[in-house]
Amino acid sequence: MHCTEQISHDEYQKTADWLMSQTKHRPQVAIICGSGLGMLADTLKCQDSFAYSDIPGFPQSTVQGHAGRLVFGELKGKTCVCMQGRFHMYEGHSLCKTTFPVRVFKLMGVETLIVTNAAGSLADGLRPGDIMIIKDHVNFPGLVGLNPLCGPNDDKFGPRFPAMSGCYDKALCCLAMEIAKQQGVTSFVQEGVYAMVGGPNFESIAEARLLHRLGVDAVGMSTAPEVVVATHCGLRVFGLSLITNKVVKSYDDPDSVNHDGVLEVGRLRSHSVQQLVTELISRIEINNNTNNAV
Ligand SMILES: O=P(O)(O)O[C@H]1O[C@H](CO)[C@@H](O)[C@H]1O
Ligand code: HPA
Repeated sequence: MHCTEQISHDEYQKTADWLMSQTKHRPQVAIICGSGLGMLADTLKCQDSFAYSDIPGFPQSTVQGHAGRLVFGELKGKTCVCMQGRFHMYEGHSLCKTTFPVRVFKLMGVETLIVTNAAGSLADGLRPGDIMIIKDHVNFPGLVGLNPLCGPNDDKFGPRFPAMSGCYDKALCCLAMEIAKQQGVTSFVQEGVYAMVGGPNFESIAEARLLHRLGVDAVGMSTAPEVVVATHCGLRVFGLSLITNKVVKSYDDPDSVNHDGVLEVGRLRSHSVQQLVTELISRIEINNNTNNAV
């Protein structure tokens, strides 16, 4: 399923054209909200909002905590588009469907993508409620060929063999750390490596131990495909994980993770995540690249 579905350039363009006919906003920054982080859209002014079910070509959100709405608006002098709800491979979407909006955003003229997610921590120094700025990822599905770029390459978006060595923009990571310092929140903001697993089950203890030994700091079931597609088409990417739970690594630990707990931590930390992202957006430099025809 994952490698066979192909979406033509025209289909991405059709969705981009439809959205541009429905809103006057021309977004420079796109934000993908992770589980329980949909409130990131609340800060946008002069909103135009669309249910995914009304947008031609858009998949539907099926996961609790992902509202399924695309919100356009202004934030601190920047025009933004915010996905209140992302698509996951485990929902049954093909990988090109899970990443469909990213290419649509590129065609609309977006230059920077901010990805957020809820994740479980493997690193001992990362606690629930911490914010991890993603410095790199391990795309486990991608390593075994479950990659949204599989299939014929669309040269209009990017090259056949894109590099991923700089996929999380270093300057934006530094800027976020600087903002965390200025906001006095460095006690719960740090950098780390995110790993994507397929889900939908949470990790077994043996899997958690394996990920830990491999040097993974936090684990989730999303983000990497979006970042791969964004990097392929030349978007600048910033990512953050909200640590919502510790991944159980000991057979003696009676703790057990569940999705309601994940969403609850999102609610508790929403203000801090919002403040960090808002300030980052206000300080992002935009090239005003009007070439949105790719
Ligand atoms: O990655 P996001 O969408 O934030 O969601 C995370 O939270 C859900 C599990 O609670 C999974 O979907 C996992 O990937
Ligand atoms: O512990 C986790 N594992 C995988 N995905 C997750 N999303 C939130 N927490 C987790």
